[in-house]
Amino acid sequence: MDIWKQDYEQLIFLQDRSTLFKAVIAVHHTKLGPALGGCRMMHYGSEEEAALDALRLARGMTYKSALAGIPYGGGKAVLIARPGSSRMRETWFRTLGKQLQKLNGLYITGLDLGSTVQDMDWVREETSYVTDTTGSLGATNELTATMTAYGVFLGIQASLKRVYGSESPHSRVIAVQGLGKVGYKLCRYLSEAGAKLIVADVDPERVRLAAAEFGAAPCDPNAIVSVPCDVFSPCALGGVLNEASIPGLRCAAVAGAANNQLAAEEDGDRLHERGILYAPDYAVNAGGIIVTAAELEGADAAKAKRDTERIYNNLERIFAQAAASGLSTARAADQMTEALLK
Ligand SMILES: NC(=O)c1ccc[n+]([C@@H]2O[C@H](COP(=O)([O-])OP(=O)(O)OC[C@H]3O[C@@H](n4cnc5c(N)ncnc54)[C@H](O)[C@@H]3O)[C@@H](O)[C@H]2O)c1
Repeated sequence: MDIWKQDYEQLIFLQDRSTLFKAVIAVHHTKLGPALGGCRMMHYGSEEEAALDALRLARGMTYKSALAGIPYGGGKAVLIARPGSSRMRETWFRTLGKQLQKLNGLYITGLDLGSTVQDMDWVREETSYVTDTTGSLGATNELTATMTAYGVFLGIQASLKRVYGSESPHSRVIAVQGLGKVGYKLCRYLSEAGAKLIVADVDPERVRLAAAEFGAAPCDPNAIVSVPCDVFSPCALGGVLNEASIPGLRCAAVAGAANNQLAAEEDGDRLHERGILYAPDYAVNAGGIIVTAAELEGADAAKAKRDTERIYNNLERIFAQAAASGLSTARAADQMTEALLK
C-alpha cells in the first residue's frame, strides 16, 4: 500500500513500546466537524493492514455523517491486538485516551468491533473526546443497535416504495443475513409490519429464536444471498455484494446494515445493470452514528429517532438522482455526499 496515495487528512501512528501498545488513528475529513468514529480492536497481519483498515473505515464515517446531516467528519482508530492483549486492555485504552487528549478534539472515539463500554470508560478517565461510556445514550438500552435497525427498516420501506410503488412490507419476503444486535431487531420491526422473513446466521441458536419469535423461515448461511425474495438485507459482513455473488441474487432490492457491502466500486454498477435497486449502506445504516451525535449534543433518544427518520428521505433523493442521471444508486449517493463535503 502506498500511504500517500490514500485519501485522508491525517494518519497517526501511536506506540508505547514498554506496554506493546500499537494503534493507528485515521482522520479522513474534518471540514464539517471533528472526526467521529469508533475504535476497533483486532488482530492484523501487519501494521500496514491496520492502517489501511483505519483509512477505509474513516472514509466511510465521513460519508455516513455527511449524508446523515450531522456536524461531524470521519475518523477511526484501530488498536492492534496480539495474543494476551486482554491483560493490557486498561493500560492500552488509557494510553489511547491520553493521546486523544493531546489531539484536542480533532478525533472523537467510541465503540466498534472488539471494544467495550468498559474500554470507553477507561478512555473517559483520560479525555472527554469519547462516547459510549457507561450511562451515555449510545451505551444505554442498546439504543445504537435499535436506531440502526430502525434506519434499515426505513431503508427497506423506501426501497419497496421505489420498486413496487408501496412502502408496506406486509406480505413482502425479506431475507435477513445475520441476526446479531441489528439484524434481530430489524426482524422485529419487519415482523410487526407483516413481512415474511427468511433468516440466516452462522449461530443456529439465533436462527431458532427468530423462527420461534417471528415465524421466520431458516435458511442455510451459504444460500441466503441467492434466496428468492423481495429485499435482501445484509446485516452480517462486508463485501457480500461482489462479482461472484451478484449474478446469483434473486431479489428486487438490497437494503441492510452491514458496512462496506460492495466488495468493489464496480459492484454498484453490476447491481444497477441487473436491475436490482441497491440502497447504499452508509445511507441506510446511519442510525448508530446519529445516536452518537445526539449523545455529543446532549440530546435524547427521541431526537435521535427523529433524525434517523431522515434516512427514508435521503434514500428517496438518492434513488431519484440515480434515475435522473442513469448512474447506479451507489455512484449517485457518492456524488450527493461529495457535494456536501466541498
Ligand atoms: N451495531 C450497529 O449499530 C451498527 C451500525 C452500523 C453498521 N453496523 C454493521 O451492521 C452489521 C451487523 O452489526 P451488529 O451490531 O448486528 O453485529 P453483531 O456482531 O451483533 O451481529 C452479526 C451477526 O452476523 C452473524 N454472522 C456472521 N457471519 C455470518 C454469515 N456468514 N452468515 C450469516 N450470519 C453471519 C453473527 O453470528 C452475528 O449474529 C455489521 O456489519 C456492522 O458493522 C452495525
